[in-house]
Amino acid sequence: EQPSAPKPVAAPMRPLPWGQLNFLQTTDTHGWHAGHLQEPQYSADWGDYISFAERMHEKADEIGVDLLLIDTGDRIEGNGLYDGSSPKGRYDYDIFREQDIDVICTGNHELYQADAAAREYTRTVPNFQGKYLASNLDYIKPETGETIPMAQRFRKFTTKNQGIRVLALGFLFDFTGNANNTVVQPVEKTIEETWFQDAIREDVDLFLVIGHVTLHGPEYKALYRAIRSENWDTPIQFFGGHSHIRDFARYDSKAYALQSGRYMETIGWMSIDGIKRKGKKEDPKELELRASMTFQRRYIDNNLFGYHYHTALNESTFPTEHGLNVSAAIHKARKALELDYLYGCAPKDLWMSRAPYPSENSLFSWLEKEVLADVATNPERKDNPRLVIYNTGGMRFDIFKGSFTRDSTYIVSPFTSRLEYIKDVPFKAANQVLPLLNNAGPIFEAENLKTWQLAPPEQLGYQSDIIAPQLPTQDSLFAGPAQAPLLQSSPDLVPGYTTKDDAGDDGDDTLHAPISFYKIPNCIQSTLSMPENGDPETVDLVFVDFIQPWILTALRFVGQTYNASHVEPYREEIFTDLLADWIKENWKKDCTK
Ligand SMILES: O=c1ccn([C@@H]2O[C@H](COP(=O)(O)O)[C@@H](O)[C@H]2O)c(=O)[nH]1
Repeated sequence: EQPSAPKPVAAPMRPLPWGQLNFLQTTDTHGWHAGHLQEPQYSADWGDYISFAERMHEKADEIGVDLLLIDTGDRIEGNGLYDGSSPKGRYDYDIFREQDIDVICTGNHELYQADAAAREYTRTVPNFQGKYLASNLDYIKPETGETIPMAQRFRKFTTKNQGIRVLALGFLFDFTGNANNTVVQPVEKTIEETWFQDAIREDVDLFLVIGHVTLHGPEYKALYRAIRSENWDTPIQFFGGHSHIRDFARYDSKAYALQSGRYMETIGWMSIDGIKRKGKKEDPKELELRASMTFQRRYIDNNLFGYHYHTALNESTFPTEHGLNVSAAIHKARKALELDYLYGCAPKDLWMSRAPYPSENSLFSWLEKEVLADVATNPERKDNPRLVIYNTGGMRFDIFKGSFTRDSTYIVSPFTSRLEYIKDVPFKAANQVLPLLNNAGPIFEAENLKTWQLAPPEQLGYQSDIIAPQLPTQDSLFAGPAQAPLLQSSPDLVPGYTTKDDAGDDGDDTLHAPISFYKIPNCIQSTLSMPENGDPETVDLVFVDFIQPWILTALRFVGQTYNASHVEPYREEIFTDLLADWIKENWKKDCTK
């Protein structure tokens, strides 16, 4: 772990079930390869994860089973280790490549910006040569304009210890926001291609589908159907990502899917037993033992307490030299990038979804009332009434009371977005835009725009608010059956994930006290420089550039025929820099003293 990382807190644990074939999965790490430096339960870094994987490989070899490592994309954007350098990822790509990943694919974040997509092609694909799969993704070579597969479409291999024959595929969901040097083919179209149809007819013991794809979305449904239609009995293991949640799905008794959260908080564990090795002469005793198939999952909290527990090692026996070297490289990179440089001191916790919006502890209330109200001002038009709209997905993480560093800035706001505007929009029309963005999904569908894409991805995983029960008081512990649910949350448990999935509620490796999750709107709005009495005739409609397509569609719906040519820059600086300047100015206190 990093020298400044807080020590993990001991907690009740569930062990990892082992099978013939086992997996460790990362997804949506978004550059958090230094681990969480303000949260003890997620404080292990990429070097620790390397030690963990190496120790688990030793154990797998010892007991004669297999372990494969998976990463399902969105490795970049969201942390100073990637975003804080120029060019971005100057250190992060070299750190990431140190993990020995067996099957890896692309996320949407690798493709938003043309330079990031180019780095994916020139750095990550060669770093994981033969393991990087791009079943529905092409790259357009800048030198020739030629469209070529980003990486190989599939991989067929046999596992080291068990001799299980695997056919692996690697997908990205039907993403449309990619830069113009890549082509994402809709999954349904890829399924029709000859290479795919041939691949799913290969004689293998298991299909492995990895993807930056949510487990319950249309893409995996289609892939499951396609593979199952040709292979009625072959096990299929899916790994997904994108929505930042812990999730496990059962498609049928031999087809399951795992998704391991976000931001290096969670390492996914999957174990499969009872795989029939069609190409191998089986020992009848072993066959009998493994008569029925089992698919078991765990969500591992990324910290050293858990890593020691799962490997039965300790502080001195756990780390490998390789892991320690990578942790040292991360520390060196963080120093070179001055990520601990203090910008200010956050006066309180500000939550994305742990506090309701609006409220005193809502990050979005703070953004709306304090930050936008200040930074969304163009000196030349400062007296013009204006509505300023920001999509909640543009903010990526909570702010904890205390030190706010250069790193925190990228953690909260990693994107290179700017504020832009349309001048003199009739107020009556402009005033309808926010409610449409928040409530009128179907009107955007015709333009192939999805309003849920405006909100943080975590929102996809929750249908309604989850309000965590108050920790029990001594009195309530003895209050009888009506209090039964409360009895489950002991005051000693650390707050954290309490996942419910298709297999029940015993997936988390660490027993946690639950955390509240409040739904938030897709967008928020600051209303600035309004006349004291009555409504203005017109306003400047200011918004963050990412949401321009949605804004233009909403305006068209209310009868205003604006197009991209009417949109002008409102502030020159990227929003992240405006935010950093606001913090330096308004949260000046040094709380390290
Ligand atoms: O420039 C951007 C890019 C993305 N967003 C928001 O992020 C999500 C996608 O997040 P994932 O990590 O890929 O799940 C997108 O839907 C937007 O809400 C943004 O605001 N600005």
